[in-house]
Amino acid sequence: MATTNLSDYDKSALNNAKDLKFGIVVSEWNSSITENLYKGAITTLLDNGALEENITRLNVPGSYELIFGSKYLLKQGKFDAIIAIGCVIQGETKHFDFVCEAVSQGIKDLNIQFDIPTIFCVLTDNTLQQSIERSGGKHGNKGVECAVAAIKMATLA
Ligand SMILES: Nc1c(NC[C@H](O)[C@H](O)[C@H](O)CO)[nH]c(=O)[nH]c1=O
Ligand SMILES: CC(=O)[C@@H](O)COP(=O)(O)O
Repeated sequence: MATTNLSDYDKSALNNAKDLKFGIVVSEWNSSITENLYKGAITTLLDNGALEENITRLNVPGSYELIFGSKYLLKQGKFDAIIAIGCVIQGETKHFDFVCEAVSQGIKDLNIQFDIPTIFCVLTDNTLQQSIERSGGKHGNKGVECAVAAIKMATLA
């Protein structure tokens, strides 16, 4: 079943994020999409009590570099959750498959290697239109979904 609405969540079920620190790694590839994902994420974090001074942004060239960028922040040991934001869109070749596989496996590995959660906020779409629809369009904003996941994972106990 296709994505319904990525922006829907129950705010009453979330802990307040006022004491939490977040790192957000943002890919510069498809920046028109990743900037909208970032806006969705930071708006949701702030709406749930996070303080602007407790949110650190790090830009990386592409989604493949989200792994290294997330590890760079994780090793600082000062964040409660990391959100890795990217948008990979199918081109003419198999490169899409390799980038998507590498990023999903790499971020999975970070969640094993570190005790701080890294949230997979990466669109892996067939077309730009699909990405538009999932970054503030008819299917909502994956950045919202992932900010909610970050708050939940940062307050698991
Ligand atoms: N085609 C897309 C890329 N490709 C670039 C890679 O992510 C990487 O930066 C490069 O291979 C150098 O290591 N990245 C995206 O985020 N989205 C794409 O659609
Ligand atoms: C995901 C990619 O790397 C892809 O967009 C690059 O396009 P192409 O496969 O046409 O080289």
